Amino acid sequence: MEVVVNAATSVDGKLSTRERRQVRISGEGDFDRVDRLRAAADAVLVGVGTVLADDPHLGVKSEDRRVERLRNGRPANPARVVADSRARTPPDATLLDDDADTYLLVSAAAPERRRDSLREAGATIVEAGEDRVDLTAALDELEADGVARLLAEGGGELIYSLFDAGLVDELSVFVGSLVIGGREAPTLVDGEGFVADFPALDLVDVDRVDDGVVLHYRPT
Ligand SMILES: NC(=O)c1ccc[n+]([C@@H]2O[C@H](COP(=O)([O-])OP(=O)(O)OC[C@H]3O[C@@H](n4cnc5c(N)ncnc54)[C@H](OP(=O)(O)O)[C@@H]3O)[C@@H](O)[C@H]2O)c1
Ligand SMILES: Nc1nc(=O)c(N)c(NC[C@H](O)[C@H](O)[C@H](O)COP(=O)(O)O)[nH]1
Repeated sequence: MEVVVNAATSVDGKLSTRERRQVRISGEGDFDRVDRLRAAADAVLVGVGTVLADDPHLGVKSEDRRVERLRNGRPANPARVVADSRARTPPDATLLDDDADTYLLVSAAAPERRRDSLREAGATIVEAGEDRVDLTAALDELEADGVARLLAEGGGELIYSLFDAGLVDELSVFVGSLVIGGREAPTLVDGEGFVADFPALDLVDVDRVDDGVVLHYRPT
């Protein structure tokens, strides 16, 4: 499986505010680039923190791109995937609508009754890990289900775990020309953080988009 991570940060590396309120960092050009990434993916992954903060849809916005996917025998929209150890995703979350399949990656700690209500809401439950989702095992199950290209759109806790598990094949970051600040504000890579053996990246390309730049990396 090819795992592509994409996110947008402020100049100071923040994903959103200290209140975790969604900030529109990308402009039209960059959101269109993200839409292309979604259209090229079999599934789009976020952490439950992003679902609770943003209630995202994660579908392909461009009708032309959806038609193109259908013409190629693919579903109009990529599947949505949430890393959600305890099944905290609300059953009325937008990404549980009928526009695409939705997988919930849970751990053994996820209560049965929550799993049931999310299954009723249309989710496919994938269990991997005891207390927290084991991303390597969960992604293996998704791959067995036909997911060859996965786009991960954050947030910082999830992106840290993807790097920590050595699962990242590509990283693209839109850096917008604004400052968010705040020691509590989420950043591109949060989690425990690395104190040594820092994941090294090759800067393969830089593009000016909207009022910012897109940095394209591949792990060395
Ligand atoms: N600017 C952007 O591009 C962008 C993109 C995405 C999000 N955001 C912003 O970022 C914020 C959300 O980021 P976040 O870091 O708080 O949340 P997140 O990374 O979206 O979700 C983190 C949660 O995922 C669950 N999870 C399950 N398995 C995991 C694993 N193996 N590793 C890590 N997490 C796992 C954990 O909750 P459980 O243990 O309960 O499962 C964890 O608390 C929001 O403010 C959102 O607006 C911005
Ligand atoms: N590329 C990007 N630029 C931003 O300025 C921003 N705030 C996000 N945030 C990512 C987060 O995952 C959002 O929740 C989804 O971008 C919402 O996706 P929908 O439009 O609901 O499909 N992503």
